[in-house]
Amino acid sequence: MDAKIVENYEYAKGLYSQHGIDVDQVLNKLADIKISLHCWQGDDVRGFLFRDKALGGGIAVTGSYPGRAGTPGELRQDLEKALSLIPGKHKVNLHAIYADTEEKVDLDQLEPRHFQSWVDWAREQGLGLDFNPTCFSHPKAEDGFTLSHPDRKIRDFWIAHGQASRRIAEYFGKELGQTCVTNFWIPDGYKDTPVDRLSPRRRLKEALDEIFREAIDPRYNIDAVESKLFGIGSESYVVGSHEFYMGYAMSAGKALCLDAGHFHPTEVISNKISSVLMFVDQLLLHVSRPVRWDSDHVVVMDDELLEIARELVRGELLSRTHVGLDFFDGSINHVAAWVIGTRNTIKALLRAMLEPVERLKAAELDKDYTTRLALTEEFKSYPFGAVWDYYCARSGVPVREQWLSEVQAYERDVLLKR
Ligand SMILES: C[C@H](O)[C@H](O)[C@@H](O)C(=O)CO
Ligand SMILES: [Mn+2]
Repeated sequence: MDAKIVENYEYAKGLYSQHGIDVDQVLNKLADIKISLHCWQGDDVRGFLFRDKALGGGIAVTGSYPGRAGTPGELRQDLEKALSLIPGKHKVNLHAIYADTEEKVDLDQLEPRHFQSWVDWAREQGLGLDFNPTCFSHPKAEDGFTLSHPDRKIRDFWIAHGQASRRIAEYFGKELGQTCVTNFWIPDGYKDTPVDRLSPRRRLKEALDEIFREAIDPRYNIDAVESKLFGIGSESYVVGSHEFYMGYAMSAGKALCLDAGHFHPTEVISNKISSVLMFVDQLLLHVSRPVRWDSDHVVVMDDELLEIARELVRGELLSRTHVGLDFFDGSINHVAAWVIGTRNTIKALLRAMLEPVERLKAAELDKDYTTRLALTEEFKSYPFGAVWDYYCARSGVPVREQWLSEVQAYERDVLLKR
């Protein structure tokens, strides 16, 4: 390792240790945290099952940066590249439309074998897999309703898809020896103010109950439910609102998914984590970045990211929280987007772990808000960057922006030749 990196690390370690922070221990803890990288950043949420179908569900990708993955093999190659530039061992999050099969199979007929290549690859790479049923970009979702659809036949199709998804997830968990988190995001909603808000919610609850009827060992799969305030075309009403899923997760024993972009513009998920985890056992985060709306920009080191990380660290809530990413930016290199967003998320956790939490809590309890503010502010310029550089070097991944030239070479040699 570069001597300067070690020297800087030792200097930083000395400063942190004056506040009782054991930096070596922090890095060991950090190495245990798995981030779930969402496969859909790699191809602008297109998937492989219905390639001619436009992106639906009220979400949108803008930008036409060249080189996006067009086959499962390309997507895996790109993920490998990204993962080689990110410290730690992580998970990959698949949507059902990313099945790797030559068969013409619809969503309600999907089986674990349609994902065998993903499982083999994940095992080879030492990765875990997470999963999502895909309730959008499909002819049976075109009128904006799936699991809450008034037509029983359409509902049954989506229920069968949900059930199939859980069996696939169970297979992932069994085969890979890591629990799969299956996240249910249902885009159903109305563009304009509905007359009847209640009936779709009743139908959605009943449909979810049917999907979850089959008991699955939580060692293999746990289910999460994700709310949303609005989408494109569902501006006035989303069936699966925050209150709906908070209630559902609590009463049905499911994990709750908080997506950073799914609330009012001034509402932040960092302030929800401690409340939610009082009443649900497990949390799934979709770390994202809303810019004026649920725009799914690449995660940057902003105040909210840091505050999310602090909540998890200060409350010792990481063991009950699954950290997933959810952004899709088609205007920049797709591999770079993963690298930037994931490195930032890990770096934010590191920064949060390098704070004198006990001292700050004690100051707060003593009503010594001056010390609380002074220390919080001073720690913003403590040399966490030196610790991060050392962690990257020790993990065998590029230090600082050195990863960028690797992505640029990959773009030239691989992505632009597609
Ligand atoms: C593709 C994902 O399932 C999707 O982004 C969902 O999680 C969401 O956040 C929709 O806005
Ligand atoms: Mn999400």
